[in-house]
Amino acid sequence: MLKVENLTFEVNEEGKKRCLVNHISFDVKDGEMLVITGPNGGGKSTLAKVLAGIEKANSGEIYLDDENITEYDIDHRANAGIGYAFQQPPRFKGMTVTRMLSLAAGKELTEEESCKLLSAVGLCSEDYLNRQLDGTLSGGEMKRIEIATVLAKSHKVSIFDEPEAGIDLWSFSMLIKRFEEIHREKKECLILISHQEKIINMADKIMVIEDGEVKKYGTKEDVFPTLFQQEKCQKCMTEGGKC
Ligand SMILES: Nc1ncnc2c1ncn2[C@@H]1O[C@H](COP(=O)(O)OP(=O)(O)OP(=O)(O)O)[C@@H](O)[C@H]1O
Repeated sequence: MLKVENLTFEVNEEGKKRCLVNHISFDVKDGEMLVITGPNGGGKSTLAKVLAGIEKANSGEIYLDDENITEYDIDHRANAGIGYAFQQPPRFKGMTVTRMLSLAAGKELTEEESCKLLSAVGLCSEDYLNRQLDGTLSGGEMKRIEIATVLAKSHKVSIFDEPEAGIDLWSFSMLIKRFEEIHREKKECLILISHQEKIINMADKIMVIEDGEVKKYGTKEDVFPTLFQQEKCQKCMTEGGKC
């Protein structure tokens, strides 16, 4: 189980403090899927980076099972069981796809194992095994390889930042199937950051983040129906008009 208490992350903008993650608390129980959504620039990716150890929280605590991992760096958190797929995956010139998958898996993968991982994200493995993770790969290809690296190993918590971004419909449906399988197995916690209704609808719990704060957080049954309701303006509420 992942438990987050009062997590805060601030940046300094021209001498002024700006709180990108503002006292956020939540938990994800074993086998649960939490989907984080909300408007662009709300702080979702920043929260994910703080959870993965890429950014360091100013205050708050993060517990993985009973272990306090707040002070752990990115490697230590990965070893503790946190997997993270970037919204915009970094490129590594000179590193082949096969090598990266083996590094992510923490063991030398056979060709068959690598092929299986690439197929799960809709890539024809033969064409990709020896490709370099450089600028010759398209954004969608990079994104799917990045997702495959997180799927290469079982984690206590896997965080995927907008897994749908830039990938084609066919690959998207393969990916949804893989997330459904992981969710059904109930072995790991999944945190998906997404704007996609299909992904949001898979959640056990939904959290909406806006301006660095949690605006809504609860079960899918409670939160999902509220997501697509237009907020009424004050005049409509008091005078019964329509915007
Ligand atoms: N290191 C940083 N320094 C200053 N501002 C930052 C930094 N990282 C992110 N921001 C700003 O913080 C806000 C939140 O960014 P973030 O990427 O977390 O949003 P998001 O909710 O993931 O958005 P999107 O849905 O567009 O991916 C944005 O206004 C962004 O410009």
